[in-house]
Amino acid sequence: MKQPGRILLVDDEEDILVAGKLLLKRHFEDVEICNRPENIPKLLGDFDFDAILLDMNFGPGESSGQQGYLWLEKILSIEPQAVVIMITAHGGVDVAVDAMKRGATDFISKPWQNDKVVSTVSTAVKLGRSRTEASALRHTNKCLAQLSNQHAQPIISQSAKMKDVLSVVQRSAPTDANVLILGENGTGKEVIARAIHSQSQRGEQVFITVDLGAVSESLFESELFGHKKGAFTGANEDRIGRIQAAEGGTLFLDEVGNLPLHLQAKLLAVLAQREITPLGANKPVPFNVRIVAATNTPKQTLLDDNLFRRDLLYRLNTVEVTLPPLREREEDIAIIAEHYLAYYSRKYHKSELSLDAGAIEVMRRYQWPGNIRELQHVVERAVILCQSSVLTSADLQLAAHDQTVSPPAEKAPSASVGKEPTDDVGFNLEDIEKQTIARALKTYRYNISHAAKALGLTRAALYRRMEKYGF
Ligand SMILES: Nc1ncnc2c1ncn2[C@@H]1O[C@H](COP(=O)(O)OP(=O)(O)OP(=O)(O)O)[C@@H](O)[C@H]1O
Repeated sequence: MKQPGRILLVDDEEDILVAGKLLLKRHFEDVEICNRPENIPKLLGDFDFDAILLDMNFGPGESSGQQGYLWLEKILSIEPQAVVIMITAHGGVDVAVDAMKRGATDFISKPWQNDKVVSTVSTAVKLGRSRTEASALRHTNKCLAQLSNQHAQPIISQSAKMKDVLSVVQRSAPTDANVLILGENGTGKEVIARAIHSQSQRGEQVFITVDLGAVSESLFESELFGHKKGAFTGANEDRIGRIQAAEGGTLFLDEVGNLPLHLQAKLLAVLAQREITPLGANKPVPFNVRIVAATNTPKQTLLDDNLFRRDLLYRLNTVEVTLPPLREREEDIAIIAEHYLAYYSRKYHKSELSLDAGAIEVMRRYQWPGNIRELQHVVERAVILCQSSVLTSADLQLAAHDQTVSPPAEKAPSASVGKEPTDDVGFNLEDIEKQTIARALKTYRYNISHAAKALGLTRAALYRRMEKYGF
């Protein structure tokens, strides 16, 4: 059976070209020949060759190999990944070695032995194809990096507290230090993590997120470290983990505070050794990734040895950033609201909208348990439903919400949760679902992990429903 591969044979002797083509055609899918090296650039433009066989001497009496060097250089300048095998005159080993120093992959000497030619070209074709694959992979990675970096979102703020945060971000971003971002749900931890990445020297590389609150225990290792085909039932092919996928870039470990203790130990070992062993593999693979982690778990809880490993905390928090809740940065509320007002007016094709003084005042007084995410959704809902171009406090529908300040609950407050969902909404399943989600969010003070758990959903599934119902 013929081996896949396209080969170019360049020689000025017709006999060599004919014999070479006949021989190679029996073993490889596609063979082009060329008797004038001046045609090489055009051929390289027209075809992708897996291997090129290039004579060292062109013209009668030539034996210095100089022309071979020149054409080798030309080929590599056009196609730096090209795999070139030099064809030397009998005994011209010194010349061949010199050519290899200049970038040739191998050589065969004339008169050649058929077996030797076929095996040399076969090896060269494999090398050529793996170089092509590697460069395609590099290209894909670059595209992925560009895509993952497109998510950069604006950080709207004017409060003194956020100024301090942004100053720490600016100073720590260019270093490779691990950063731990603390803050309630919706305060902008992921936005800050992306800002650290984009301001770092890895900014052009990938930013990979792993939501440790959503990864099941059984999938933790496979998700982070990857696996080999057959490592467990259902592992039908090799798969790289998120750590390897983030190679050269930043890995964002979201909701790290939700990780059970035994998985914290595994994560710590990997971060300390800076190498992973995919499931089913027997060799560790080193990695070069910057770690940024985030959690809504209060610092106090992270310092409880029964809940979080102190050694892991110290590995993650070389630099620590705490995002203040929105209620503590009152100066930011109006400008963030204006930002989303403009954004959603464009999105929903509404004419220019504005907020009246009453609406701004109500927003200032509201406690925003869901922080910026909640503000964003409140503005989106108001834009969709408003009937005039000036939005009032009524359009925000905040009056029905709890206005009292209280710190975010770690656990659900017991009994006093409110009415049964069906009391107000009849039997419409969607309405019941919406109201139940609203109750869960309120009960757990917009702690998405706890609300999702109480609802029996993953965080991702809850986020999807929040989008759907405009929370
Ligand atoms: N400073 C800001 N200006 C404008 N929008 C912001 C700002 N900070 C965050 N946001 C927006 O608020 C929403 C929530 O932000 P983000 O997802 O970063 O929060 P988080 O703290 O990571 O949330 P969670 O803990 O639930 O994962 C996003 O839509 C984000 O774009």
